[in-house]
Amino acid sequence: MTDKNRVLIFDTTLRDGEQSPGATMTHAEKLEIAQMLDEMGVDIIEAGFPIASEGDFAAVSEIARRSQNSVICGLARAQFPDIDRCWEAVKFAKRPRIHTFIGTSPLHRAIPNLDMDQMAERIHQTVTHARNLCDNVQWSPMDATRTEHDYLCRVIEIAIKAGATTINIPDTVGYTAPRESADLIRMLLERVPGADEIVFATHCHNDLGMATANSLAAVEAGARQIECTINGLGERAGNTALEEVVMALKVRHDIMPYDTAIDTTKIMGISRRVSQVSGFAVQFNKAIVGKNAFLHESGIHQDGVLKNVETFEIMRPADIGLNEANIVLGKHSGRAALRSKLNDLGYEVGDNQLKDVFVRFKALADRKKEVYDDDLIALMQDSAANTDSDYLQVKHLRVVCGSDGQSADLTMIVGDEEKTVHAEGDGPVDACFNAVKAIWPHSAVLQLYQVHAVTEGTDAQATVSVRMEEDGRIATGQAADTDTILASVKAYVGALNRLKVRREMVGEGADAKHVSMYSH
Ligand SMILES: CC(=O)SCCNC(=O)CCNC(=O)[C@H](O)C(C)(C)COP(=O)(O)OP(=O)(O)OC[C@H]1O[C@@H](n2cnc3c(N)ncnc32)[C@H](O)[C@@H]1OP(=O)(O)O
Ligand SMILES: CC(C)C(=O)C(=O)O
Ligand SMILES: [Mg+2]
Repeated sequence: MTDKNRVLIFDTTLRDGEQSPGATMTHAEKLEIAQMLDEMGVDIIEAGFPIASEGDFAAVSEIARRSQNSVICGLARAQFPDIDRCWEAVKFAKRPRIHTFIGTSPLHRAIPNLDMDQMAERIHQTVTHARNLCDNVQWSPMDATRTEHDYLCRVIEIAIKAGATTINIPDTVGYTAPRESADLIRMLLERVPGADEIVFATHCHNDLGMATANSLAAVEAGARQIECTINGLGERAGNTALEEVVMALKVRHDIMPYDTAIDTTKIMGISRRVSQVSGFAVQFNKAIVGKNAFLHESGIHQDGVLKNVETFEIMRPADIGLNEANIVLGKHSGRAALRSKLNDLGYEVGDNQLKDVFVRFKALADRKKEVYDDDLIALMQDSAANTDSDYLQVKHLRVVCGSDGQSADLTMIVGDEEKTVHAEGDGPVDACFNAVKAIWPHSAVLQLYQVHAVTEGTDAQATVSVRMEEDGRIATGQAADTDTILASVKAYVGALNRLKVRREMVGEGADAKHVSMYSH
């Protein structure tokens, strides 16, 4: 490594990430993810644990064969058979690496029942063996952050002398804190002979939510390799998230002047793919890649962002390859955001119309969690179709339905008059239409009645279309509402309004043909 400020990104999504309970990926999925990692500029891909299973061996071998730029690494315990099997898999790579490890803390030394000297000897033998096979060897003292400093210095020196080219310092159980993480790397750089000739890596787990902070602190202290995973996948609470450390180094380059080779515009794509193949949904408020990470819902934020995006955004969505709108409309949105969104959808609204639409929009947003583009289009169509100046207007509707029968209590404005009726019917819609007939008797026949959901979810708006025929004249009506029955009545009444207008026009000598509520 020539540039002293260059930080290597070591991705272990396919090894530690796959250790997340339930995150197992298929062979084909692993190959696909490895290719994406290679293409986005990951320096080292830990592709698996070759001795763990035939499947892991096959995946690591195939990833090694297909690798283009990244170093391909496999994990091995401090045992010759593990190391041999690892080499058998990674040797196909243009740039192979063997990563061997053993737990060095008191708790972990007790597992294989080795005393300090026996373990030191095992480290010497296994790292030497690995180095005889491969000139790129990484060694990890597992649970380094809970290992006695003197012993840690001693075994790292042994590993370096045996040929390790990278020394990884795992915070295996996510126990360390940022200052401690930095102090540890500084201490090792000062005390271990030969430390300046190898790369120190940091491998943090997120048990206390400090993995990203710990990794960055280690880098500031001299570590030059960060081990991480896409979406922070990994054992228990996961590993350091690649997207977090990479974007932190990019956005705060002013205070952390370290560079990676990652093409950050590929972050969103790989995050989504890893989420799909692992079956691990990304939490909505996850830094960088969460669904809400770049969304603004409240009016004051939206107004600020529309005036100057930097008011509420420290990075651009495009920096991580996200090209979707950053404004989401909901109950906290204001007029500025609504107007901007309507403009995007092709609607030019004047101040008065905006006032009217805004009232309807807020009423809808109170009933729906999120107002999608299609909801707005339906709302605009509804506003165009059913206005306060219509002769017939639905004022109030109460429907009873269920196994004991269906009825509707409907109040409508008819001209200047308010009328209320109670009607029954064969189903709630029929009861409502009978109520309309009772208030506004007509001979028009319903020719078509169609309902469709505008967006997904049980709170979705329904758009209802009706077509009616009276004395050879045809009129259509359409309405949208989260209440399907109300939308049905409004569409029905809308068509009746059109027929009434049509009748009057014919009375004035106009030609009776097809009349629609909409010009389009
Ligand atoms: C912090 C980490 O992420 S470490 C990596 C963890 N990942 C995995 O374990 C996933 C893959 N693992 C596996 O598929 C299996 O555990 C295997 C194939 C590696 C081993 O399976 P088994 O032989 O049945 O052993 P088992 O899993 O029950 O126990 C682990 C053994 O490895 C030993 N061991 C654990 N780590 C090391 C090490 N770094 N070096 C040497 N031996 C080790 C343990 O002492 C234990 O040995 P024992 O069987 O003599 O008691
Ligand atoms: C194998 C090692 C590096 C590991 O994953 C850990 O200690 O967390
Ligand atoms: Mg780990």
